[in-house]
Parts: sequence; C-alpha cells; structure tokens
Amino acid sequence: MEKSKELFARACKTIPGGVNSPVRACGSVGTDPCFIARGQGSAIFDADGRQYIDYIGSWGPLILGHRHPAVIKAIEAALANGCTFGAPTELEIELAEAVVDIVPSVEMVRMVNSGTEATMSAIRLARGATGRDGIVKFDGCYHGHGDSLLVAAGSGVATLGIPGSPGVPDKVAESTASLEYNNIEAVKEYCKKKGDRTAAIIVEPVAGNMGVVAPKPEFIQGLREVCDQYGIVLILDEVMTGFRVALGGAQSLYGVTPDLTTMGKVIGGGLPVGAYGGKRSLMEKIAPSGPVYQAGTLSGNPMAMAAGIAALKEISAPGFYEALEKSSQTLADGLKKAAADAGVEAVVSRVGSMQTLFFSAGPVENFEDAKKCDLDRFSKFYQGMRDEGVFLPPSQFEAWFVSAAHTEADIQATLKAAEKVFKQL
Ligand SMILES: N[C@H](C=O)CCC(=O)O
Repeated sequence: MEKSKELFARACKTIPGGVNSPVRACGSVGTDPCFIARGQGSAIFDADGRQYIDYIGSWGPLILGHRHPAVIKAIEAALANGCTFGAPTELEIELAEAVVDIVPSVEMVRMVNSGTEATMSAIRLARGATGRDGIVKFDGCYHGHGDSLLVAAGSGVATLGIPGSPGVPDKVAESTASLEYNNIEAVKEYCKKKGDRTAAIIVEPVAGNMGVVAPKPEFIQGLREVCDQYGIVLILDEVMTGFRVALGGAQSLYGVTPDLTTMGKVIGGGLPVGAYGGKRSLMEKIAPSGPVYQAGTLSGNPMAMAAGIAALKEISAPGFYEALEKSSQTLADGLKKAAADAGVEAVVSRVGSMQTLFFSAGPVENFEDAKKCDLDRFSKFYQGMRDEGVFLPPSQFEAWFVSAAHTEADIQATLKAAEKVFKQL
C-alpha cells in the first residue's frame, strides 16, 4: 500500500475526515490527499517520495517558496531565545512597524494567529464602534470560519456545496446579508433600506475563494462611497491578497482606502499569523486602550513575528513583484494557449501571482458564474496534473499561487504537463 493512502486511513480514525481543514481532503475531485513529507523552493515531496511543482504554497503564505533561507534563519534565531513568553517582545513592534510602513491605510495593527481571527475581530470592532449589528458580505467570498461570515461562503464551503453551516445560530446568520460580488447597484439598493443598521461591509478586494475573480473598479471603489454615505466601516479582507498581488495589497492596486484591513498568510512567512489594522480612531477602541475585547495567548509569537519580518523584508526588495508578475503571466498565457490548442473552453482569471483556471466559455465575474463552470472537467484536469507532478488546489473554488521560487523551468514544465492533460480531457 502507498504510504499516503496508509497515512490517510490512519488519520481518518482520529481526525474528522482525516484532515485538519476540509479542502485538503481532495474529496470533491474524487481522490485521496497526498501526505507531504517536506518542501524545498517550488517543490514539495510526498510521503511516497514523489516530487511536485507546488502551486498551493500552503494556500498563499509561501510567496518565497518553501524553506527560504532568510525565513528559516530568522525562525531559528528567535527559537534560540524561547518559543513563547505571553509578554510583549520587540519583534512584535518590528512587524507592526513594517506593516504600518507598507500599508498607508493601516495606522495601528493588532496581531492575531489566523485570518479567521483577524476577520472575526475586525467585525467585532466595527460593531462595537458603530453600535450596529448588520454585516454585508458577498456571495462566494470567504473570510474564515467565524459564525457571522459563513453565509454563502466560498472556499471549502463552496467546494462541499453547502449553503452555510449547522451550528451557526439563525440570529447570527440573519445579521449577515450576502450580496452579488461585482454588483455595486445591489449594494446601493440594500443600503437604501438597511445602511443605517449596517456596521460593516467586508469584501475580498480580489476574490480568491470562489476561484480568482477580479473586482470591477466601479464595484470596489463604489463600496468606499457607499460606506462613507451611511457611516459603515469598510473592511478589506486582504488575508489572501495582502503583500501578494502587490506589496501594498489590492488596496494599492485599486486605489481604495479601507477603514480596516485584515491580513494573514504572507504576513507570517509560513507561520500562523493574522492581523487587523486600520484607522487609529478605530483601533484605539480595542482593549486595553478601549472597550472592544480581543485577546490571544500566542498572539505575537516570537518565531512567527521573526518569520513575518524576514518575509516582508525579502518581498520589499526592488524588482520582487515585477519578477513574480513575469512568471505568473507566462503561466497564465501558456495555459490559455494550451487550452485553445486542445480545443478546450477555459478561462484563466489572474491578478498578479493569484490565478484560477475555470472551465467556462465566458468570463467569470461572480459566484454564480463560478458555480456554472465544468467542475467535472476541473477534477479530471486536477488529477491529470497531479499525475504529471504538478500540485494544484484540489478545488476550482481556490487560487493557485505562483511564488518567487518558481523558475522558468518550473513554469515550462507545468505548461508541458497542461498541454498533455488538456488533450486527454
Ligand atoms: N481558501 C482557504 C483559505 O484561504 C483554503 C485554506 C483552508 O481552508 O484550509
């Protein structure tokens, strides 16, 4: 028996579904997960010793690839002083200062341990600051698994085809409205009726959890105007896009200034870090400087802070995003050509180093478009690529991530594999 299969059977006995996050199980693409033994640069190696070119990148954090020397060195140096203290350290200030320097809308920032924690805390802050309960999100956007935000969510919720989750009280779900992504008119209509009861509008400025869907400029910029009109807190959820689509995140690409930004993934350099930050007047409402409570035993963990600082330093180097854009574009253009040459209807939707291949004849602009794509074809494509040594997210409702560790040879090998697999579809 293969080692991955053996490990999966063993995991299923003690871990629900055999995994610690549903999308890893690969059930929707009709296969079992690969158990991973190690990673290096753009490559990962499974428990059976097979090597893959990795486009999951731990779902986004690994913009520098696996085991980047600067990140490893920083973690080792922090570890030498101890794992955790539950008391402030200078490293926390350094990471906070780096974030404030890079993202102009963030005047103050609080570190947490995950993107979910960041969005949950930002929602609480918006409710506490406005005295309102209502939240607006968008169909197919995913903001972690907090109760208020699982309504019509993307990512694993979309992959499993479930509308929400049992266990979320109706009262909580009722305070969240989910509207169509990229439809600013729907937001204006909603706010005419309920704007004065809405605490926050939260959005992925580039959707990555229904597959990658770019925002229409009038949508993303229109949200700012609506929030100003009704006194609503605008939260850009940049857990995926922050430090990813540009150094300053999607807000710098689209020229939108949010009240609050949620961050995760790249900010931790591969260790568990989330953060939320924004206007000083809002952030000062957080305990202990204000009444909105939020805390964390391991928040600001020294190893995680050190990894984040090292990662942000690397990605701030001149030319970093230009090089990433070049390899991402080569991959996207090559995939489009390979699909067209094979007579396969496909759309590559890309913003920077995030992209998704949709099996669709037309553009994908919202969750409804994404759900209409040929998911069966996606499953076959996924399996074919995996057999060829290319490790893609096992769901169309996810983003592929290109990292600085992907070489021209990696991209060309991926395209060669895709040419072969498209022809088999
Ligand atoms: N799309 C999710 C996060 O961004 C994928 C990660 C997970 O659910 O485990």
